[in-house]
Amino acid sequence: YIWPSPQLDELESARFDQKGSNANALSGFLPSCDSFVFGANTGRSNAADWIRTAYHDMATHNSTDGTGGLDASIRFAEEQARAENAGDGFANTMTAVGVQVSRYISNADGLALAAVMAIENCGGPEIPFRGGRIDATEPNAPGVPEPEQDLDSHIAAFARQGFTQTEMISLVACGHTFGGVQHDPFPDIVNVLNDTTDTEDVAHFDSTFVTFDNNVATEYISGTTQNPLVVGFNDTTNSDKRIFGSDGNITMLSFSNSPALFASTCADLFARMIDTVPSGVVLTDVITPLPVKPSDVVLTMNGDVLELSASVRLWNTTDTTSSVSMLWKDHIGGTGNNTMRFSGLSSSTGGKYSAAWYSVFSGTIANFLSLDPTAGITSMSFLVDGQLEDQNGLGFAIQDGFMLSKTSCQIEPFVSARFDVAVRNGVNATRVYLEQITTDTLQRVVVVEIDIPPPSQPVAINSAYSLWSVNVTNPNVPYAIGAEIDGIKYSTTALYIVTGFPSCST
Ligand code: HEM
Repeated sequence: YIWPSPQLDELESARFDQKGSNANALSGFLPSCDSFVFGANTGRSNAADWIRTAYHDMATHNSTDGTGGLDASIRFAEEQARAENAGDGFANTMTAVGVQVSRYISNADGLALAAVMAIENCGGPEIPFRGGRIDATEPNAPGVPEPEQDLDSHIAAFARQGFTQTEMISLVACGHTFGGVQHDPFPDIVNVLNDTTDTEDVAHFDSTFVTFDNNVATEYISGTTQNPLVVGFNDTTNSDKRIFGSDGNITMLSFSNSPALFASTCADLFARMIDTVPSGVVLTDVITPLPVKPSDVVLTMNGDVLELSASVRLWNTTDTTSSVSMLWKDHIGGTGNNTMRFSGLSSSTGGKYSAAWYSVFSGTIANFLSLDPTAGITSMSFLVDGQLEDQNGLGFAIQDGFMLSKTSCQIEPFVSARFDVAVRNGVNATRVYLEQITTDTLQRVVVVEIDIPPPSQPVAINSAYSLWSVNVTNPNVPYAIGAEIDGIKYSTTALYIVTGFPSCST
């Protein structure tokens, strides 16, 4: 895709900046594969909860009528209260997912991403990830398979979800390479274990329960498995035993013989699982990393100076010594350049990919350049070790028609504030507005537009820009700035917290 594209830019970052510099918010919940929100030695892991939650959310899908699917309906208390969703793993997961949710990333995309991150970062294969899932507004019809149901009901449940019997065997094995069954929600399957390293009494599906591997199959085939849904004391709830054995063990044998086949099969089925969405939802293409990606591009008007901060991410390198320059074009035929400096490394997909970050510097001051407002800036490109990176000649477009002015201030600290927006003279800005980022009662991020009235008398901030101002009385939410220019809506990627503004009286 072509940068900038606010939704794709953000999905791409969330998906590919997983560790290190600019790591996505969700990664804070996955410092290691055995980490668990409620503490160590519980026998549980966030990674396992995330994968199970994604499956249970999807498992309501009805491929005949197109209802249900991965739409984060599992976040509703009514779904979590169902017997088919026993345990607190769903609530945990949706709390973690919440940190990644934004105007561009739904709860459902966040949940899909959580599952992808858990699998990829804990030994599993790379999963093609798409965005664009839409959050359900109400619980879906029940339909998650339960261990005490018979094989025919499981085959029927997976068929309703869109999976064949072989795919059912495979997907269950792919999921049950993580985690296990806890005593508390399933006392009829697992006894109290009295193990200080497993305080929530989890009987694990395989011996490597925080990592993806084919041990779930090798241990099953070799007869050494301790899987509580295969060799549990209660045969009625031995659903993995019935499912795995339902084709005479052909599928499980193939997985036991080939870790590679297991991984590639799981990559395919996990991708289908997270892409199973209610009909009418249109997912994006598979998100692929931009080779050169501007990041944190922020314009701010500071009196007579247009301040520009920017970073760039160079994909697939750990080179901290590249020669990187940012080049830019302005409105009056001029150009500029700045030598960027290395600012950090990141990685994703379990360390499979790395990226190096470089940022603009002004003298010794990191992170912003001082530009002439009259010249402004129209586009950037980058010179990386002598190679021009300009999106095949398009450049990386920058919208300098509007930006925050540093004259913005707090009228009454922590109560009210004034936003001053610098609008470029001569630009066809039919509307300028604030975008208040809030959360509705259904935990969806919504953007409330607050129009900024055009000034009755132009208020010049400098020779090229005028101020449009509006007061806000809700200081506890972030704001972006939006404008409609030549009929196209633009938003700042920067979010502003008014309690950080200086006082208007000083
Ligand atoms: C007939 C189908 C299935 C049944 C009856 C079933 C049953 C169960 C049960 C009873 C648990 C224990 C939950 C707990 O104690 O917290 C569990 C855990 C889990 N299931 Fe399944 N499952 C099925 C299919 C799947 C599928 C298709 C996936 C994913 C692709 C999956 C992923 C998981 C994971 C990751 C856990 C571990 C959760 C944790 O340790 O916190 N399951 N499953």
